Amino acid sequence: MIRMLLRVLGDDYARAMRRTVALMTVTAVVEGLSYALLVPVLAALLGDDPARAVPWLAGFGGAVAVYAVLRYFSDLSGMRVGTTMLRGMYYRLGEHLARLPIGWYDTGRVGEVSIMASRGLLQAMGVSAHLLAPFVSACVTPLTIVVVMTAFNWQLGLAALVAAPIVAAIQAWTARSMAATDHERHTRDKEATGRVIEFLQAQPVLRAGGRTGERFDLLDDSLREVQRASRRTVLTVLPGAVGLTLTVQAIFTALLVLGAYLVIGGSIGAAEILTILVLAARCADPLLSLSDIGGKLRGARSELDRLDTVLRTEPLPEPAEPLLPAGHDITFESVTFQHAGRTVIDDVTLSLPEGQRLAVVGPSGAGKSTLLQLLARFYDVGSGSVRVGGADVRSMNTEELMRRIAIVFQNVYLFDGTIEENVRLGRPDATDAEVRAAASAARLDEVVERLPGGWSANVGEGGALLSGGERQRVSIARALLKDAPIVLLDEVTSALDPVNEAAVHEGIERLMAGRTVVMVAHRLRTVQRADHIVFLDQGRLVEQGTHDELLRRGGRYADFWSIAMAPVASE
Ligand SMILES: Nc1ncnc2c1ncn2[C@@H]1O[C@H](COP(=O)(O)OP(=O)(O)OP(=O)(O)O)[C@@H](O)[C@H]1O
Repeated sequence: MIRMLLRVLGDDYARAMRRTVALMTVTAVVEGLSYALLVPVLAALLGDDPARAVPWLAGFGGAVAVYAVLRYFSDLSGMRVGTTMLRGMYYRLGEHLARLPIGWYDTGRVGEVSIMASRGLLQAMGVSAHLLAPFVSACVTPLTIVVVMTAFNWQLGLAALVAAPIVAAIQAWTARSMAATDHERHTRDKEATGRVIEFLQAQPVLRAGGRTGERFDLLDDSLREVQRASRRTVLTVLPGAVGLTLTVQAIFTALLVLGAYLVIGGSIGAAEILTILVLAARCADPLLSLSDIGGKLRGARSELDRLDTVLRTEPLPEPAEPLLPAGHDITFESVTFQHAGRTVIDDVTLSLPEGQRLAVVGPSGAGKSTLLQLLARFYDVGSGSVRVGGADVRSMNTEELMRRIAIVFQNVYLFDGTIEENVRLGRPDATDAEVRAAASAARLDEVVERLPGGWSANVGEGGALLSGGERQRVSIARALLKDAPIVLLDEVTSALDPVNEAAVHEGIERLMAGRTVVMVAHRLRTVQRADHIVFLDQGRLVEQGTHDELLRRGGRYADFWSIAMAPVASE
């Protein structure tokens, strides 16, 4: 458990953690020894000369005082290490999540990461703050007492020692049976969290469907499953907890019987046996608390396991000796890529000279967005290569690649801050004047004028206080500010009203000027003016050329064009 904790934490915290465990162990030994001093105290009190108990009593008082001081510092150290580790882990997890390939963020991850970042981390890091000290004490204090007990009477000491393997076996057995149910409980938890998020996000759809008062069946089912899984976990732990109580009581009874036998046999005095039994009773409490602490530790361990799995997930490999691209021309060479075992890009070869515009068209699901994502290295290709300026994107430093690419997606995510802060994400070190210039080039100033707080108005979570077109303008301003030589546009002007479309179009034109552009587009005007057009169908590149060439060919693109023109003609 400690080893796993240290691995998850990394080397930075290992020393502090080891020091804390050492301090806790010393504290537990002193606690055991202070109890052991009760033996001579009681022996003297029950013997012929009770006054002989005074120095032992003083020793006992001193030991308790030392224990109290040590306990204070070990608890403090546990708390400190716990809170420092929690902060460190948030950073470590955040940095790692930011480096994981976009492909890792499939369905179910939202729920998993939400649980991990909130409850999981708290539970895992709470080990050192709240669980480690009681756990070390519950194991080390009884062992110290038993060693002292053995020094007084080896038969009774050995009898007490029998408890150790039995208690350990019960703990191990409970841990094993709990691991399976805990995995199921976690899966259900993750699903339920995902459903809660889905329920919140789906409010407009649910209301549009007239389901205002009704319950959301999928969420209800999910919560019922969580309840069932939790009940199963409790039932699994119960035999272990009862078993532990029975074992501790049985051992205590056995000691009592053995003690009585030894007294009757005359090999030990009644006063001694009484004091030893008092000590044995002192062992019982920490041992019994093991079942409770053990349960919590197992829960924390499961969280650590999950954290460890995420932290061990490899980001896309970075090259040992990164290459720099010579220019910004783009080449796809026999690129094949699969999503969940299904080929979505199939042997695509194309090239785009620097400064030109490529339009990718094709039916829904043809793989257009995936092509853009492979260029930005959101995923690595299955086979073939994607090159920028002659350098394979896999042989480039990811930061270097991303510095050269600005992306505008159809769905724009804005952070809950001001418009200015959201635009600045494009280039955090830009001056205020540069941010304002990018914003007005994207015709964002019109939006800002309308907002009550102007530039300092908050856009709400996800940009909820702006319309789709207004959000799009922020995203274009970000890309303009970034001023990258390659621009990727993914269906940017779909689903915009005419006013917003005109504004966005103007921004896009500014963004594309003088840059290498790859765009997924449905709008005819944009496609028509591209230098090169590729038509994708089921991941295969079925046609390519200029607009005029493809129309003359009378193939798939010509069909697409005539269908796209139809509504315009009928207006
Ligand atoms: N994360 C994913 N996991 C599994 N399959 C995926 C994933 N993302 C996309 N796909 C599948 O890959 C195929 C290509 O998707 P892509 O989004 O590239 O198509 P597209 O041509 O851009 O479609 P559209 O025009 O509808 O946006 C689709 O069949 C889609 O279902």
